[in-house]
Amino acid sequence: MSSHSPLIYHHTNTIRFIHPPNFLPGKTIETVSMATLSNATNIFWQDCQLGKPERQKLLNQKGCVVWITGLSGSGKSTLACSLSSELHSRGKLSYILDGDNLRHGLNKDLGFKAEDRTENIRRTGEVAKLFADAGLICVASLISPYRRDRDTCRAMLPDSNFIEVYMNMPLSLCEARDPKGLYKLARAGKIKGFTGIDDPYEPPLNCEIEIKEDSGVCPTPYVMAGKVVSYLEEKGYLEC
Ligand SMILES: Nc1ncnc2c1ncn2[C@@H]1O[C@H](COP(=O)(O)OS(=O)(=O)O)[C@@H](OP(=O)(O)O)[C@H]1O
Ligand SMILES: Nc1ncnc2c1ncn2[C@@H]1O[C@H](COP(=O)(O)OP(=O)(O)O)[C@@H](O)[C@H]1O
Repeated sequence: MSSHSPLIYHHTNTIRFIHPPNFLPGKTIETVSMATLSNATNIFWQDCQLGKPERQKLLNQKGCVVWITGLSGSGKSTLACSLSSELHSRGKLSYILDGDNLRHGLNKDLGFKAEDRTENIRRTGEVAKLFADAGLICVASLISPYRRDRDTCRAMLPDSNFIEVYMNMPLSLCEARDPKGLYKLARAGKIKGFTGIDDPYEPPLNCEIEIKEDSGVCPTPYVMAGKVVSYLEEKGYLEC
């Protein structure tokens, strides 16, 4: 077997595999449940000489994923747009994966029950990983309520290229904003399983960035974006 072939074999209820692009000789990764197993056999990783380093050099930035999580109405999309604009003005290429928008296409077959949300996050994580591999700063903005699902996405990325941003806004603020009227419907029992009302949200335990109110005041979109940009700058993502 060549060093570029994925080595996949079953091991009780988990698989072990050696798989590019994080490939290191002898590196073995334990993965999660059977649900993540591929149904396809006889598949091989196809490599190309032109890789992420060359694309990053071209763009003078480092590909990564900025993953924004929080309740509906917490300001995820607002931050994503503001961040993307700020990066654009600095000549940095980003792309937003917004939960609401993805549910109009790629994830249109998914609802809001737990396994659908998990699949929604898994697919988005895979797409985000591709964008990061393309050299872009991928901004994913989804409620992503379950810690384990977010951690699974983090584990998909090499090094520490997953930057988790927690929109730590009180439910009362999100509910008062209610731009789509969904909290009102959820309180009236017209939407079942609404995050924060009758469906859980698990806050991150170790996120890279937390956005929260300061003395009861929410930072402006510009300030929120500035916090993320400063982080990216400090960690060297905005140069190559
Ligand atoms: N039951 C329920 N719970 C939460 N949210 C709901 C629900 N039904 C519809 N919506 C709308 O869907 C948007 C969230 O989609 P996501 O893909 O980000 O959700 S998740 O990550 O899979 O939990 C969310 O958008 P945001 O308000 O931007 O978060 C809502 O507009
Ligand atoms: N920093 C902020 N300051 C004031 N209003 C905000 C801020 N962030 C978001 N909003 C407002 O709150 C509402 C919800 O924001 P949105 O970005 O759509 O949240 P989410 O994507 O998490 O559902 C919108 O009406 C938006 O204009």
